[in-house]
Amino acid sequence: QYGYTLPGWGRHNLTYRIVNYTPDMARADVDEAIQSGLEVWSRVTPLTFTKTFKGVADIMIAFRTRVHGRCPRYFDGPLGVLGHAFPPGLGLGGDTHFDEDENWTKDGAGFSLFLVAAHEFGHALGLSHSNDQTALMFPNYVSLDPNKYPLSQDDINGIQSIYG
Ligand SMILES: O=C1CC=C(NS(=O)(=O)c2ccc(-c3ccccc3)cc2)CC1=O
Ligand SMILES: [Ca+2]
Ligand SMILES: [Zn+2]
Repeated sequence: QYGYTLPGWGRHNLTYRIVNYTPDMARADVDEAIQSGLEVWSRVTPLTFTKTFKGVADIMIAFRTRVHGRCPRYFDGPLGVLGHAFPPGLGLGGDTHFDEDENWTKDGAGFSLFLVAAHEFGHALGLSHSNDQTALMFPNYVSLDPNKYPLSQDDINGIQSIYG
């Protein structure tokens, strides 16, 4: 009421599209990392994510470098910023970009695409950063074992306050 807008999408069924793939990883591994990054959030909310292969999806996912397209945010070459995502909304809203100048990996060396994706999707769903060291939405990348990286209670509280 009175112009108060909820920070979320206002609906639970969202679509996503992987617009292009990084040459650092097998396509199947990219698909899996993205799907797992989304599942981190759908497991604790009523959110569903449907993959589309053409046209415009809510969450358009792409690997980009430096100045790219009409995106108002730029990448900075290797290291530094790894990715960025826009909060829920039309057009650029929800879109998530990964810096192709990074070494994306499924495990071990480089940066875990799954971990960074899970973090960025938190933004694409309306979350901001957490000051809880153990939170997925903590501003600094922590290279923990991606498979054991659970959401912290802070992450769960945050996402359920929007989509609970
Ligand atoms: O809003 C911002 C601003 C700065 C960012 N820096 S980043 O791309 O290097 C980044 C930092 C931390 C993470 C991360 C944090 C916790 C767990 C997993 C990844 C992901 C990306 C990422 C980001 O989403
Ligand atoms: Ca970078
Ligand atoms: Zn972030």
